[in-house]
Amino acid sequence: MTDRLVDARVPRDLHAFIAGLPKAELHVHHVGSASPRIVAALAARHPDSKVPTDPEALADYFTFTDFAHFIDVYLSVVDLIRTPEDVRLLTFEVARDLARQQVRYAELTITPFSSTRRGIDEGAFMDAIEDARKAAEAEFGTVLRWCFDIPGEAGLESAEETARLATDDRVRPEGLVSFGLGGPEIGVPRPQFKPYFDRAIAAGLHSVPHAGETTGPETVWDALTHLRAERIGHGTSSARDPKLLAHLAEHRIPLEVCPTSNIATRAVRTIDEHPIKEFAKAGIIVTINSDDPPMFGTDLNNEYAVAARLLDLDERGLADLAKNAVAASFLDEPGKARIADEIDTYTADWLTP
Ligand SMILES: O=C(O)c1cccc(C(=O)CC[C@H]2O[C@@H](n3cnc4c(=O)[nH]cnc43)[C@H](O)[C@@H]2O)c1
Ligand SMILES: [Zn+2]
Repeated sequence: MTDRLVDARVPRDLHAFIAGLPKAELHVHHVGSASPRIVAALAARHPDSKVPTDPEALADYFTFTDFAHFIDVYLSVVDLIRTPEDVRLLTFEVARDLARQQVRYAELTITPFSSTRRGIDEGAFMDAIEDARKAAEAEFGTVLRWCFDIPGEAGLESAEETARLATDDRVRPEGLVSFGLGGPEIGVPRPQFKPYFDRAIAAGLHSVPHAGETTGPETVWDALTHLRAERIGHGTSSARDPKLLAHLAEHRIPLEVCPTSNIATRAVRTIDEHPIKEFAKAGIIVTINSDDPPMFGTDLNNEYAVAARLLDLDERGLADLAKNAVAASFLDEPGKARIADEIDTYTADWLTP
């Protein structure tokens, strides 16, 4: 935890508890996790890039006027990843940053279309992420799994390519567990992606589209109805529809809540206006996630601190949040039980005088 990320309104001992708490991260983007250290390493390989490497300048560069501006900046970082070695470096170093925060398990959202369309060979791309996944598990003990997402604004060509890469047994990577849909929502209706989600689901993948981040609750309904979503990425605008809140609670569809992201992209005006409390009150399974942490000046530990303040949680409440993420993950049952036990043991030890 860097001092920059210590919310002074959360007691120091709660920050310390969070820092050591074993956690699972269910909504974090591969390229969006490139820290200043990783950006600098990639920019050294590709000095023609327009992405600044100085941490101060990078913080300015990562200040967004709206969601569209965020996507423009995001794509400039995508342009830094040009070779399979870049992909491996990014993936392994992201795992290192997660492990430092005691993340035991992470589902990393990867957009293979953005890399293959920029000329990276698909087989070499899959080998790079898989090699990094195995090396990270061996070195840090952090288990990584992949969600391949369609960058919806790039059109149905990107959906076709993503579905092919996710379902063709000759290319799909062993660590792939889910299928998603990201990018802007405005002007990108969810129902058109149904055939691609049908194919991914038929191939055994879980459905985890973004929905209701920058558009209204009708997009969340569309994600549930047409894309058979098992979890919703963000789902922020669900708070505007009581029937939807009840549906999410009754059908135990978890929300992947990313509080700081919603402020950084200006989807929500201020952190105190974030609807996370309404989700919890409605009985929805809330999971806490970081989305694109360095781009939003946050990390997963800070997101737990934000949630502790907004939901008025103590150590046990935070441990329950961490266990929500483990239970909502696509890890196998023995793996889930192992991390849940670790959370319980850590919490009991912490609370023992
Ligand atoms: O790669 C391209 O060439 C390309 C062309 C047109 C459009 C796109 C995209 O829309 C890429 C969007 C990209 O953003 C990722 N992402 C990261 N954080 C978020 C988020 O909070 N909400 C939605 N999307 C997000 C997503 O994974 C896409 O890869 C690309
Ligand atoms: Zn996201």
